[in-house]
Amino acid sequence: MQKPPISKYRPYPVIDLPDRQWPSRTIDKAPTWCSVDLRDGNQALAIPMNVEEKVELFKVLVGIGFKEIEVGFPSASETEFAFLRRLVSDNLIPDDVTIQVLVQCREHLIRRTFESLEGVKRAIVHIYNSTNPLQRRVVFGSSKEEIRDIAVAGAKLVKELVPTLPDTEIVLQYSPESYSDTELEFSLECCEAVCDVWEPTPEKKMILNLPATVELFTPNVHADQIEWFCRNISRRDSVVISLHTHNDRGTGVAATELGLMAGADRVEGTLFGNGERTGNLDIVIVALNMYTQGLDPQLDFSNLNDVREVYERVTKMDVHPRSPYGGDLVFTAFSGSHQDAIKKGFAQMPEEEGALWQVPYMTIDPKDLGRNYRAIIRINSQSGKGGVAYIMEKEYGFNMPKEMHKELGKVVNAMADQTGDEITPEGVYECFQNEYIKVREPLDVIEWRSERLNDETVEGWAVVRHNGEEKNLRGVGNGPIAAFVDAVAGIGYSDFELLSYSEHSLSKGARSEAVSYIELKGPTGAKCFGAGIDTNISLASIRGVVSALNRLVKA
Ligand SMILES: CC(=O)SCCNC(=O)CCNC(=O)[C@H](O)C(C)(C)COP(=O)(O)OP(=O)(O)OC[C@H]1O[C@@H](n2cnc3c(N)ncnc32)[C@H](O)[C@@H]1OP(=O)(O)O
Ligand SMILES: CC(C)C(=O)C(=O)O
Repeated sequence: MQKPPISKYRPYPVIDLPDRQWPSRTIDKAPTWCSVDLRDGNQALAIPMNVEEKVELFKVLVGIGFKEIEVGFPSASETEFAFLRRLVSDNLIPDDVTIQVLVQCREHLIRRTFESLEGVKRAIVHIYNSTNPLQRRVVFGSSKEEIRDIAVAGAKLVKELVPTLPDTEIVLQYSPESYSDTELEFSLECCEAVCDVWEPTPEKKMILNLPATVELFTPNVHADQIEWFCRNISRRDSVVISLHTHNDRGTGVAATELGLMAGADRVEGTLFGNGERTGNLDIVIVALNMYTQGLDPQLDFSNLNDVREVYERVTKMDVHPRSPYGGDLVFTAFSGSHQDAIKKGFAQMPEEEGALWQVPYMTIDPKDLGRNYRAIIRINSQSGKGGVAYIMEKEYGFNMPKEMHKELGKVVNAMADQTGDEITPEGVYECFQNEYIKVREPLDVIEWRSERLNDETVEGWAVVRHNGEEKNLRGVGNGPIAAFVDAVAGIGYSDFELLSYSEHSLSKGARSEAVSYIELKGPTGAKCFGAGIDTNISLASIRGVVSALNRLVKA
């Protein structure tokens, strides 16, 4: 990098709009969305989609609810042309969906584009030319007037060709490409000139698309540019103002949102932000951002995983694990305090459908996107007891007493620390099994039988293995646990106190089993839990006592 003074780059000029209105506006309705996945997204792929892949993605876009879909650049290649013909021949364009085609302002390309539209009911013909000073100089070697005339010639030719498709309603869209980098007055001049040719009316509008072809500055400048244009275009009621942002500075979403506040009506973008360089605007994000504000985005992402599966397969692009809403890790907490808060948030969410979503760290209910809760909490050495308890509960159905969370949390944390790895839910369960269930030394219970003698007394008989030796024991108490405690006193386990006991059935798993949790206090004052599982509830509690005794001995 150049050391200061930096001469290689310069700041972009700010816009003089002291009475700008957009900062105090909010977004209160969904814009008209236009997917450009099949065009801008496609043109940025190393291996562009073939016809079958485009058909598959087109159907997904229709399913999401896009009413405007840029299907390609039909004059660019046989594949692009064939795809549009396929949409027509297989009658794949629903009546309420308008397809859009892009073309440069060049005669042979515009004519070819019209050929591709035969049989389409309604189409947006999108013409563009670069208008910014750099491209005027290095690409076109043309004056402003000559650049404006390219656009005018393109618009005239489109108008002239409209009668060749009498059954097709044609809407004109014009993009002063690189609007973001063009003098505002000059972009306006080109757009006004195209409007003069097309003569839009409030009943028959045309679309003026103002692309941030390359994102060059902060989103507020983009908003200023859009507000300035909306205020200055002469036929505001006859034109739809459209945004088309890219993401070179990583703020395409913000630029679009501020652009909507600045008065735009329409948004072009792609799923997961696929597109040239750093990508186009990610429509999933903007739409779901609206949804999280209680606004109907008019796009349905209730099966985001399915959308993503098709997207990744046909584009051969990956959705980044941290991509908002769609990424693998966006609903996952590894760290203890996040897990604790999420677990508590879930526990306190009212059950009724439509209850206000209030789970800490989660802006949206993953279920609204068809995503499950499985990966919300994942365990590594940054995790805490709450996360471990959550896994035990959600994955395996164990509602451990709160005081026990600490114990198991410590064991799992030590394992994660030692391995340096993530501990899968299976790993957490294995820890639980090893720590509580498979502890059969020095004491193990082989058989247990009890009988209630009267209201106050239960008698119990146990066959136990103690330090490898089998023993028959007998005890009495006011319940089975007390009888067992009395029985094991005979082999030296007398100096402990039963602090708590709880049990529940295990709904998950093939057999219907019960689990008991027993907390004991040993002679040194040390406390520890035990857990027992059995199909017989009474035996489950005895196993819980044995588990706690063995752990107390070990401690
Ligand atoms: C910002 C965007 O995303 S714009 C969309 C970009 N998408 C694509 O380019 C994908 C599809 N494009 C293609 O397949 C090809 O580029 C085609 C078929 C459109 C044109 O192919 P070719 O004519 O062989 O080549 P190429 O694109 O290099 O043409 C460049 C010429 O077009 C001119 N040109 C470029 N854009 C435009 C435009 N919008 N309007 C008029 N002329 C243009 C250039 O000035 C250049 O002119 P020159 O030959 O006099 O120097
Ligand atoms: C053709 C235009 C709209 C474009 O893709 C861009 O400027 O990025």
